[in-house]
Amino acid sequence: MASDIKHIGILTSGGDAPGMNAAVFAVAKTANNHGIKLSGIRKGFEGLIDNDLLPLDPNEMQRLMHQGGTILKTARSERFMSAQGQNKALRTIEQNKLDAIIAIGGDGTFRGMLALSKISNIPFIGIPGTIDNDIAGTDYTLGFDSAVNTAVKCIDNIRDTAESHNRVFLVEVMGRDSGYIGIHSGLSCGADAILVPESNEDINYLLHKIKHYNSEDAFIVVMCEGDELNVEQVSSKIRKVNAHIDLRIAKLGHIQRGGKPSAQDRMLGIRLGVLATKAIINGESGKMAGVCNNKPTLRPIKSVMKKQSVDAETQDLLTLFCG
Ligand SMILES: Nc1ncnc2c1ncn2[C@@H]1O[C@H](COP(=O)(O)OP(=O)(O)OP(=O)(O)O)[C@@H](O)[C@H]1O
Ligand SMILES: O=P(O)(O)OC[C@H]1O[C@](O)(CO)[C@@H](O)[C@@H]1O
Repeated sequence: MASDIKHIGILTSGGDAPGMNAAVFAVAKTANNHGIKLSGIRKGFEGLIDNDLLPLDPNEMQRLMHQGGTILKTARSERFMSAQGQNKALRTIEQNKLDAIIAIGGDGTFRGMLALSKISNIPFIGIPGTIDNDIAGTDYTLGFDSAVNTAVKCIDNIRDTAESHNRVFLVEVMGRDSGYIGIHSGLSCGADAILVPESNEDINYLLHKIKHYNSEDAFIVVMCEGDELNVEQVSSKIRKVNAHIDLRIAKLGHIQRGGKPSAQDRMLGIRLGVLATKAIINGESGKMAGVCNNKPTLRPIKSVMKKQSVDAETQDLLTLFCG
C-alpha cells in the first residue's frame, strides 16, 4: 500500500551532537528512495516558528555527513515554550504541507514535540541526539561516543603533564545532570576518582584517597559538571585534607561537543535515520528510534525520557577502580 507521506520536515534541536549530520543524510537517502520530499527546518523549533525551511539533497548530505555540529543549525527556543510560538509553528507546518516531522535532540526536544502533538495531529518520530546519553529507550544517543573520545584524548594529554609535575588535576566534563561522560571517560583514562551527580558518597572516597596521596605521581579526578559540588568546592575540600599538593583545574567545556563524529556515531546516525524514516512511512508516530541491545527499536516517546548513568555493573566498576 502506498504511503500518504509526501513531505517530511526534519530538525535538530537542543545542543548539537556529532552524528546529527549522518542521521540527516540517512533520512534524506531513505526519503529520496521512497519519492518523498525532505525539507530541513533550520535552528530547531526557531525555524518552525519562523518558517525557515530549506530543501535537502541526499547527495549533498552525503558529502557533509562526516562533519561535526549540525548543518541544519540548532537552538534552545524560548519562544517555542509558549502557546503563541507553538501556534506559529503549526502555521509553518500547514503552509509547507508537511506530512510528518523527524526531530533529532534530547529529552527537551521530545517534550517540545509532545507539546506540539497536543495541538496538531502531525505524525512525528524522535531521534536521540545529545552528548549526555541520558535518554532511556536506547543504548546510546548520537554524539555520546564522539564526546567521550574527545574527553579521553584531553584527559590523556592532561595526564602527561600531571605526571611530569606530580600534580593533582580536577577535570570537569559535560553531561548536565547525568554522569555518563564522566564515568566512561574517567574509567577509560584510569582516573583515580570520578565524581558523578548520581552519588553523594564519591566525594568521601576521593577525600580518603587523597589524604594518603604522597605527590609521587599524577592524581586525576574526573568531575561531572552536574555533581552536587562544583570544581572550586571540591578543590577546597581536597586542600583541607592534604595541604601540600599541587592542584590544577581543567574544564573541558564545549570542546567535547565539537569535532568529527566517531565511526560509531556515524553508524548510529545512519541506523536511526533509516529507522525513523521507515517508521514515518509505516504510519508510526509519537515514538523514538533507538537501539536496545544493539537492535533497532521504536519506543513511545512518553516512556523514554531520562535514564540514570549508575547501574549495578557501573557501581562495581567505580568501586573497584575509584573506591
Ligand atoms: N515542555 C516543553 N514544551 C515545549 N517545548 C519544549 C519543552 N521542553 C523543551 N522544549 C523545547 O525543546 C528545546 C530543546 O530542549 P533542551 O534545550 O532541553 O535540549 P535537549 O533537546 O534536551 O538537548 P540537550 O540534551 O542536548 O540539551 C527547548 O529549547 C525548547 O524550545
Ligand atoms: O551549549 P549550552 O547551551 O551552554 O549547553 C550546555 C549543555 O549542553 C550539553 O552539552 C548537552 O545537553 C550539556 O552537556 C551541557 O550542560
